[in-house]
Amino acid sequence: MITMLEGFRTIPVCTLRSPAEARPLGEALVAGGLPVVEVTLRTPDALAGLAEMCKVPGLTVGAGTVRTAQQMHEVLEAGAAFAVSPALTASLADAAHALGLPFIPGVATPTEIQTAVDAGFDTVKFFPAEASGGVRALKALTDVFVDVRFMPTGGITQDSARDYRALDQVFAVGGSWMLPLAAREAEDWEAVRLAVAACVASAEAER
Ligand SMILES: O=C(O)C(=O)C[C@H](O)[C@H](O)COP(=O)(O)O
Repeated sequence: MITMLEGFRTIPVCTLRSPAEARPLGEALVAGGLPVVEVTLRTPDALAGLAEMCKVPGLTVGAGTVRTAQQMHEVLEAGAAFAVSPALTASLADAAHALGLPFIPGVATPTEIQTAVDAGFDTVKFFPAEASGGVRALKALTDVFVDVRFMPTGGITQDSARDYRALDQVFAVGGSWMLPLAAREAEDWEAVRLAVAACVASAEAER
């Protein structure tokens, strides 16, 4: 398990609109009570945005959508504390081990989970969670892979997050629902903070 993520029940996944958005968005996450984020490498200036996010005091910043060994190096250089991928390849596994960067590989099938375990990873991202069968599929997988911890991501909402987290082996769910785009476009950081706080309150209510 990736110790720095212990205790987080939700991992916000963020595709930054621009590097300028990173600081206020990161501050809204901290102020809302969820000081962790996975910044996706889906935009041309994502690395610059990731580096900006890393400047936010108290925020644990990881990189998402890491698809190559080169990117694994780049995100570490930019300051990422962990990396997440949509898929697992031998070169990603080797790079993560060589760099000592905590890494959560993406999986969707039994073979992919076993491959991740064989490669030395006990924590995986079930992706794309909803499209891959949702809670029902993940329950069947956790029944078999009893020693694996899961972070389902992809299409999850505040409501469905509860059902995923009810599975013992789900340590956190990933998603973007607590970072509403309309508020971000309006640069209404207080609205973002409130959405983050609502997400935290919803997870707390499950305990
Ligand atoms: O880019 C990646 O590596 C991802 O992790 C894709 C994620 O599924 C979304 O970024 C978050 O999912 P939504 O909550 O459906 O928006």
